[in-house]
Amino acid sequence: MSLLVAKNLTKKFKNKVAVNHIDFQINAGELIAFLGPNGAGKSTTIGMLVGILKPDDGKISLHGLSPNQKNYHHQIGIVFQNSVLDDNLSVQDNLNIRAHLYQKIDSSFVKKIIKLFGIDLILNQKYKTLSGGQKRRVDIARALLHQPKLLFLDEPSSGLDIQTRNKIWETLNRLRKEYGLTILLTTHYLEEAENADYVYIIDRGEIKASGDVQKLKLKYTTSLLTLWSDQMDQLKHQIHYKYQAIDQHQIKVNIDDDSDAINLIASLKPLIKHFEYQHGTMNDLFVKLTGKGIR
Ligand SMILES: Nc1ncnc2c1ncn2[C@@H]1O[C@H](COP(=O)(O)OP(=O)(O)OP(=O)(O)O)[C@@H](O)[C@H]1O
Repeated sequence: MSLLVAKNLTKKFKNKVAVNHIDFQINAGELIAFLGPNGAGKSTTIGMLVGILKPDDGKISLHGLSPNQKNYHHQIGIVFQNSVLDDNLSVQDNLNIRAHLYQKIDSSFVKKIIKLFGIDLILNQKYKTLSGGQKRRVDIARALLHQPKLLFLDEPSSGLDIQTRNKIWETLNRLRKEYGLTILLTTHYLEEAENADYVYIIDRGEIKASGDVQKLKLKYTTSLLTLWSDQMDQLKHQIHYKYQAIDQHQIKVNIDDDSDAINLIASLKPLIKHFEYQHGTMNDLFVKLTGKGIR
C-alpha cells in the first residue's frame, strides 16, 4: 500500500534544475533508498518532502495530506545531514524540547527508543560533548519520539564507522519489524542501498532507474565466473560466452544469468580445477546507468 506518492516533482535554483520532474512512491513498511553522487538532487528532494523547500512543480501526497498541512508533519520524522540539536543543552533537554512540540507523546515508547538507541547513559551529557556516533543516535531517537510512520534519513551514515552504522541499522530494522516503520534514506553508501527493499538511482536531478536491488543488478550488470583449469585450450573451445583469458590457467567469463553459470560449470566439470562466481555490484550498476562510479 502506498504511503507517500510524489508526482512530477521539480525544483529549480535560479537556472539550475536540481530536481527534474521526478515521480516516485513509498510503500508502507518499506526501506527505500535514494542512491546518487554529490549534487544529484537527493537533499533537495528530501527538503521538498519534509516541507522546507517549496516545489516549483509537482505534487506530494502522504495519505492525501500535503507537506503544508500540520497533520502531515505528525506522520514524519526527519534526520538531516547536519544536526539541528542544541549543542549546549543536555541530551535529555534536547529530547524534552522536541517532545513538547507534540500534544500526544507515548512516554513508554519514548523510554523504549532511548533504551534501544543506547542513549540512557548519556542523557545528562551536553550534546556537543558526544561522539559522532552518539550524536547520530540521539538525532534519530529525537526524530522518532512522536512515533512517526515515515522516517527521512538524509545520509545517516556519513562519517560513521562500520560498527556504529551496523548498530544503528540493527535498531532501525527492529523498529521496522515491531512498528512497521517506513524509511526513506539518501545515501552514497552502496552497501546501505543494497539493504533497501526498493532503490531509486538518481543523477543530475533525474531518476535513472528504480526497482528491487537484486532485479536491477540482474538487468544492468553482468556477473563474472572465474575458472581455473590445466586444460585451457579445451576449455576455451567449449565456452560460447564473452571471456578474458587472464593467464594459461585462469579465465574470466561474463555471465548474465545464474542458471547459465550453473549449466556452464556442470558442462565443463571434468576440465575445471576451481571456480569463483561474483555477482555484479551496486557500483557496476551505477556505472552502467550514469557512466561514472558512485565514489
Ligand atoms: N539553496 C541552493 N541554491 C542553489 N543551488 C542549490 C541549492 N541547494 C542545492 N543546490 C544545487 O542543486 C543540486 C542538487 O543538490 P542536492 O544538495 O540536492 O544534491 P545531493 O544529491 O543531496 O548531494 P550531496 O550528496 O552532496 O548532499 C546541486 O547542483 C546543488 O549545487
